[in-house]
Amino acid sequence: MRKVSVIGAGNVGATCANVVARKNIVNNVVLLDIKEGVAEGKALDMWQTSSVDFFHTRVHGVTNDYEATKDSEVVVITSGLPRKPGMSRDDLISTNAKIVKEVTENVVKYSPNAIIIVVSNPLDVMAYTAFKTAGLPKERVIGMAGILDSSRYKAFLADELSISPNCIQGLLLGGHGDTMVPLPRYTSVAGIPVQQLIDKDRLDAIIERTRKGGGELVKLMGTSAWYAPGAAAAQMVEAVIDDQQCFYPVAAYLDGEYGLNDLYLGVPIILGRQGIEKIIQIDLNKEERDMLDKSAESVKETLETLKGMNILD
Ligand SMILES: NC(=O)C1=CN([C@@H]2O[C@H](COP(=O)(O)OP(=O)(O)OC[C@H]3O[C@@H](n4cnc5c(N)ncnc54)[C@H](O)[C@@H]3O)[C@@H](O)[C@H]2O)C=CC1
Ligand SMILES: O=C([O-])CC(=O)C(=O)O
Repeated sequence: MRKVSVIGAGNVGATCANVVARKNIVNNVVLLDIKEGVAEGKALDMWQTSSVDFFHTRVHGVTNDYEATKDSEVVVITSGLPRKPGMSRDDLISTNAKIVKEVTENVVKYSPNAIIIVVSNPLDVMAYTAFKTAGLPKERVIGMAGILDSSRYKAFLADELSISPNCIQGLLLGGHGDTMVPLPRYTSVAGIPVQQLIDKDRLDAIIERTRKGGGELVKLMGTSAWYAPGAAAAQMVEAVIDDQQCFYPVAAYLDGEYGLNDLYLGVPIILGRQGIEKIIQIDLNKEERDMLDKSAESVKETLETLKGMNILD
């Protein structure tokens, strides 16, 4: 019986569970939350769409019962506060670090062989929190951000060119924050470099909008996004369950790659059954390298805040 669990049955967690169930790739999806009844209710509601949407993955909801998550192949952690207008992702650190630590301890207790996908913010530092807490190999604790950020990038490029986002290949590096590094040199439409199709000024504006893409939605909705984040996390689940061996941008623990150590940062990787099968190191010019270093500095600052909280052993 193949099982995926999603911890946190809020906007992102419920969306992720729903998308995973509809992909029909596992027997069971378990949705867990601390709020009594919420996960049970959402899971039941989802299961009641199975005959409409033609899937058979059984969706179960539980309140804080980690036994139900036992032997999950993949666990997605979405528990924690989302930001409100006026807040940065980093403002969530003190509340979410404690939640992610406690949740990770419970997850590994029941699913010591799982691949863990972290979604909670501030993403790069919450992935680090889960990694240090879980005690699993670095390949098995992965942060979700790059797929979401590049899907926003592609959506904006698609609007600019009046084409489908599906014709676009685009890559981003760096932390999941306003210093993220979209890479026009590694962006193309059916193989045509994007710089041949969009003027520099327009491309710069799209890159800036991508960097602030999460904040744009927080301003509109009063809380953060969930459809694209939930779908992006579900895509990572599918890549692991199906052993896809495909390229994705994710937040990975860096141990010398890109000349950086002991932090999570967005890089391209090959994703498969073992989690991160390989980190891909691409060539960067000076401007791109400077932007990556600036982004790494920003993540390191937040990491220092985390370390100062003394919640990691
Ligand atoms: N990495 C990314 O790209 C993205 C990250 N996020 C982050 O994901 C997180 C969740 O966002 P939303 O789903 O919108 O928030 P939400 O408030 O809708 O849901 C969070 C859920 O976590 C639950 N929770 C809190 N503590 C828990 C615990 N100890 N155990 C189990 N469940 C617990 C809450 O009861 C709530 O149902 C936030 O930190 C948000 O910033 C959101 C979008 C994108
Ligand atoms: O903006 C937020 O707080 C949530 C998030 O990470 C995103 O949507 O990119």
